[in-house]
Amino acid sequence: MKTFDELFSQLQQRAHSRPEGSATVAALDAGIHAQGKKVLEEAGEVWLAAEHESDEQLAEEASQLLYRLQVILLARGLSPDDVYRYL
Ligand SMILES: N=c1c2ncn([C@@H]3O[C@H](COP(=O)(O)OP(=O)(O)OP(=O)(O)O)[C@@H](O)[C@H]3O)c2ncn1[C@@H]1O[C@H](COP(=O)(O)O)[C@@H](O)[C@H]1O
Repeated sequence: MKTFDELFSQLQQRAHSRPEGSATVAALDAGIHAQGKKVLEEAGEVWLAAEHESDEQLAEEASQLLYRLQVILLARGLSPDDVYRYL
């Protein structure tokens, strides 16, 4: 288990060291357009899970949306702190 900030630090390290097999490296290499589609896809899955699925499935879909949001922030050179100042 990890916090939002811990996950973001891990993704920054992946972007820096580019280990083979990293989902994050692949997602970053796919570009902003593909990353945006993933954000939308996962947001839709959160909606469907909230309306029709179990609490566990909703939590899992939410984790994937948070991951995809982190990837797109990282790709644009932003960090969670850039978001927190609006919360
Ligand atoms: N939390 C996640 C995470 N959530 C989702 N995903 C990716 O999203 C995929 C699931 O998304 P989809 O439902 O769209 O499935 P898919 O379309 O079959 O997958 P893709 O073809 O798009 O990869 C997973 O297979 C992962 O590739 C994640 N990939 C990585 N992380 C975490 O990110 C960190 C770094 O991971 P690596 O970059 O892989 O080392 C680790 O802590 C991981 O646990």
